[in-house]
Amino acid sequence: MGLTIGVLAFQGGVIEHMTALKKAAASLQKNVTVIEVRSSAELESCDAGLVIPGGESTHLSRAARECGLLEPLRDYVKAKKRPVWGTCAGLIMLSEEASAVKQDGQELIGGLDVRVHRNHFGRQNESFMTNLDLEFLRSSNESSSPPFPAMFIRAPVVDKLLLPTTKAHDAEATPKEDAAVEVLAILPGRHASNKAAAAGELGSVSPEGAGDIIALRQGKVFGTSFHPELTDDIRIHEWWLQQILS
Ligand SMILES: NC(=O)CC[C@H](N)C(=O)O
Repeated sequence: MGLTIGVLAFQGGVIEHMTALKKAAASLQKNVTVIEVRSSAELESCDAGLVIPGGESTHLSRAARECGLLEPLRDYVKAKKRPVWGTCAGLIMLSEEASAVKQDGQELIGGLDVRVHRNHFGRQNESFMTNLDLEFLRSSNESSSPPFPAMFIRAPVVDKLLLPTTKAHDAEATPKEDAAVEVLAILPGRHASNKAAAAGELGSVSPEGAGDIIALRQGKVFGTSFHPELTDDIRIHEWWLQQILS
């Protein structure tokens, strides 16, 4: 019997994530079934992991609440500690705190001990694509990896860590248990609205000029600010499958 991976299917890049996951599984010769998740029974069947796509986090939150899925999602991430990957709005949902939220606030799933800043780069028409050299995609003998085309659409960044951090690939700092946040990628040179850092707030990690955190992991919870499912490059999907299936 193969394993099952779900994609939360209220809105956003659901089909795109499912297609990329299937391609990645085929290229790794892994036997996985990829399903859409809209109910707690479907969520329960996802023994290997769940993807929460981008879209609009306020809508995702409301839809999850209305379908009675918010508590099961929290249980899946925090109590059962199953692997989860959130992209963009999905990253917002997986954060413990969010800033620049709507007046009435929004309910989050949590799991990542960070605060995200919503719509960090501005509006839809300020969306952009940039090439990233993602260290976590490199194999041990590579000093750089082929550029990854990263699409940022009303994207959030992590502007505050609520717990101490470790640096990815730093053996000394590798967390002994699932508690530490690992920063996996920083977008260089964009820092203007990082008020937490400018104010020298405890736990903030992007001092002026150091860039913004756009990919991170804490235990089995992985988040990216950008949208790997919207490009043809499936390396991050492959990497995630390798993490969760090994
Ligand atoms: N592309 C996206 O997922 C955008 C996220 C959106 N800014 C939100 O708050 O949910």
